[in-house]
Amino acid sequence: MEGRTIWWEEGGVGLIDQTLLPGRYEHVVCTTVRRLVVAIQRLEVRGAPALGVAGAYGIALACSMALQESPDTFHQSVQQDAAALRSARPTAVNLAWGVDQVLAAVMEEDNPAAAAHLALRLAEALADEDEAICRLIGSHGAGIIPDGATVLTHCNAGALACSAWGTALGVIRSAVADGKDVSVISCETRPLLQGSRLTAWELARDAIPVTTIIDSQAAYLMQKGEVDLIIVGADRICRDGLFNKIGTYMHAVTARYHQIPFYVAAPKSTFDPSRSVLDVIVEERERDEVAAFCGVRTVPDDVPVRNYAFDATPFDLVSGIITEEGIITRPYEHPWLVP
Ligand SMILES: CSC[C@@H](O)[C@@H](O)C(=O)COP(=O)(O)O
Repeated sequence: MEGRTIWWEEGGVGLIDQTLLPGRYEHVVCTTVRRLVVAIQRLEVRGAPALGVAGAYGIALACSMALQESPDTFHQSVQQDAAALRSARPTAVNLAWGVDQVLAAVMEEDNPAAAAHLALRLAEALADEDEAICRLIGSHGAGIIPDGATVLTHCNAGALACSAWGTALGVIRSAVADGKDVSVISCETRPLLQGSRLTAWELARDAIPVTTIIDSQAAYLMQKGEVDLIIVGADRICRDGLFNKIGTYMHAVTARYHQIPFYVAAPKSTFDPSRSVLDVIVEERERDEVAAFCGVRTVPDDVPVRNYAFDATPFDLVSGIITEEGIITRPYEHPWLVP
């Protein structure tokens, strides 16, 4: 996929509106922090590393807005915006990480104009670094994919979930760039369909063979021997397991039963060893994402709905975590996993 998922442009933070894909490819420019928070909550921009970049650019935007106000309230105003950005989505740790990377430097610079300049420079560097990290993840992971393999993935851990290239899809892209023949099964990823709308769109644009299935078909394809390997991304890697899009745990359990390798691809910024999976706030989203389909009611009004956006997979089910520094494997005692 050409270009970046999220960028800075005169007047605000530019992004591809991912809610419109694959039907429409449109850019949005968020000129206020409030609008950027809405974009994050609506999943116009989404995916853990892209949220990290959004958090960083969000602080640059907060600084540029605060500069128009009084210099006396600059730092206070940026801190308030930082709190709003940080809490826009609670589970992907990269969002708060991206905010904090830039905020810390802004708070140490007394001069508002210099702080705003610094914030933008740091956010741009973080976006560049994210792409470089994804390419490293890709080159470390490409070796695990055998030539001719069929790889199953869930949700979208591609270029659209990062600055560019992707984590799980970055590994697949790197294997293809190495000359391997790889085909992908993209689980549709109910209820917001990141797999069928985004992963399939990205891979088709790159001419990487991709087939979409409903999530509940994955186990049957594994039973039939049609899946060689699973690679997914992550939203937060705790000291005892990891969060990724709801449905990931189901694939990991099924993969273990069928003895299929199950890998996770993620950068260091997704690691949060300070927490156990039990301590993480798991985002619960609106009822209507599940209870309506294309405007048609699919659940009786008096029946409650649970709509967790993520689930936790214990390390016991994970064959390895592919990072920018190599692949972490059992017994998962790597320094990045120690509190
Ligand atoms: C490289 S992105 C990894 C994860 O962020 C991805 O798999 C995922 O779960 C995204 O969820 P989303 O709700 O679309 O932000």
